[in-house]
Amino acid sequence: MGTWLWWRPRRLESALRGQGLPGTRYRFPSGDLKESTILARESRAKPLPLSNDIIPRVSPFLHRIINQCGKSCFTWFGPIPAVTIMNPDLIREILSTKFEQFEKLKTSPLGKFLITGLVKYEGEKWVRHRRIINPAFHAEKLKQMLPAFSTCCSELLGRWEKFVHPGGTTELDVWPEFQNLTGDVISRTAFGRSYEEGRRIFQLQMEQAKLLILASQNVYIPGSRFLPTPLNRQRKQVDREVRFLLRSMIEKRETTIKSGEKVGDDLLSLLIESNLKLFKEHEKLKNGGMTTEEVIEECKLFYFAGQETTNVLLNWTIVLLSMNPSWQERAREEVRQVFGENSPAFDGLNQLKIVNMILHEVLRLYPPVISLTRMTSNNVELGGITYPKGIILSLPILFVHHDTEIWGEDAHEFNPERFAEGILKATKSGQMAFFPFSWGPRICIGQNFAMTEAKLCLSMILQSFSFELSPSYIHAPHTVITLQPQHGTPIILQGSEQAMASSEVFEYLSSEMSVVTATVTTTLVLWAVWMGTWLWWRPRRLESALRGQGLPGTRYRFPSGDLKESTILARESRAKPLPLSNDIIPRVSPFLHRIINQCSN
Ligand code: HEM
Repeated sequence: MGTWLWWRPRRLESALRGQGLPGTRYRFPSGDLKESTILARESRAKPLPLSNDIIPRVSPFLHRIINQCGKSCFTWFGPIPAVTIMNPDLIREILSTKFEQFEKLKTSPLGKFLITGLVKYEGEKWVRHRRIINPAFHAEKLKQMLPAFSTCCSELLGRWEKFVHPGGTTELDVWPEFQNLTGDVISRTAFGRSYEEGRRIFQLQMEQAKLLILASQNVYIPGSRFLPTPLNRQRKQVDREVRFLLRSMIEKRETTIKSGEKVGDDLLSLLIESNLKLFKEHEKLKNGGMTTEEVIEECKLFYFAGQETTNVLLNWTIVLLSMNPSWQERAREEVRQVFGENSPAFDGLNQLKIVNMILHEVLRLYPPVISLTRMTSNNVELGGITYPKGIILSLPILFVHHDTEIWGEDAHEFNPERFAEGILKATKSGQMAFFPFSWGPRICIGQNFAMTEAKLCLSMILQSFSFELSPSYIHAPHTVITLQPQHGTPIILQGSEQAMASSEVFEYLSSEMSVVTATVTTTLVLWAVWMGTWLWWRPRRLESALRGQGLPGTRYRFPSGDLKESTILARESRAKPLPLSNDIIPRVSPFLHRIINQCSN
């Protein structure tokens, strides 16, 4: 322990400082953990203004250190130094050309309940698993999965339509909505006909994540996971049920495939087929394919890796399109041009240029995974510095994506136009610096899956609704593994009639008059529609929501509510002075005084 917590950190610190790398001083025994936890807690208590300059809130400690020490610096992850690498060329070296010289960080024993499989393996095992899983994510397989994506999105929109009265609006928190959608998508695409069991696994995995978050709020004591505490028992029970469900599905599927019967195009069947093929090719080799237990781990990983990340992408897309209504309109226009009112088809999704630019810009400003970490497995030379074995290299996607030297002074602005000529030309510096899905051989295997899902879902939403942020929305991005909205994402959803009104009115008018007149008239019509919603439907909806819960009050009077009556009463009471008494409320606030008297009787 003395070596691990005292001598080793000292030796590594002097090796780094000796090469001119600045950083925080090692504090025995937990490094920068205490300070970074305090800063994170403080920043979580304060929401942000509606701005994309989110780093000081999301990653306050690293933000402070980079400001003090510069972009190349080191901090302490417990007794291990973590060097921040912000140079995109060096990041590419780490993730691509020299990727074999780095290891993934070991997951804590508790984390293994959730994060296992491909994402954690190294060396030969990783190569074998990646080879088996890859075919399941090929473009033609994704095309076959599109109906499953569509079914899930249609169910979501069907539910939303029930909330919104025709031509009206409703307030809705899209965060849990997208959480269910992306869970459903994985359940359907991964397990096809066994979708219901898939759904159950999704629920259990969510429960497992909650239990792990609960456990992580206490200091982890090695071996404590074996103690028979209620939390440990619950965690093991959930894990047993997940494994049981997966094992029985896998065994049934293997039997069907071996008997030559046709199985669906879901991820599980594709994975088992690919696995059995490899087993046949390497019959004599012991480690030809994956064992049932390994297939179980990969299925669990699909939920973890594929659900929360895509949920986050959809969530911030809705936030940014609400903050930038002109881009929302441009995207809707494009979707209508490509698909009209029809259900989006796979080939059409590839024609969506504006939507693609928007999703890239969302992934740049709000990358679901904000940072990648690697560990040096030996001494490695990078950019003129030799990093000793056992150092963490932190590749902060969020910081690189917001770097003004790379993206220009408008780095924090939402400007999808920067991606108009592709990812390579998006930066001011001409450097390739966009890597929300990582780079190199270990790039996200589900990248196209996620982008297809996001494009399809966004297209279907735009076809049916328009949206804006609710007044109750609080801008508070924070990380719980992924970059999430701390207080959810309530939006005001407007039904399709109004969503379509703008473009239909514009189309009709521009055929009748000049574009300028059409634009002005469209704006006026839209303004009238908006005013109608704001002054008529919204007050009615809110009034019935309050009365429905037994709250008494005055009736809404169009358009100014109680303003007229309260002004008259105020004027009348001001005309009359009071006797020398402290009973001043009837004079100071005559309207509220009257209403409180009426409604409490
Ligand atoms: C917007 C959505 C997504 C984002 C931003 C994302 C991001 C990433 C990133 C950054 C990595 C690299 C992690 C590392 O090397 O430390 C990764 C790996 C991975 N992702 Fe995704 N991901 C997304 C969606 C998905 C989906 C939908 C799936 C599967 C259904 C998936 C499955 C995986 C797997 C299996 C790996 C490990 C690959 C390997 O190590 O070979 N991801 N993802």
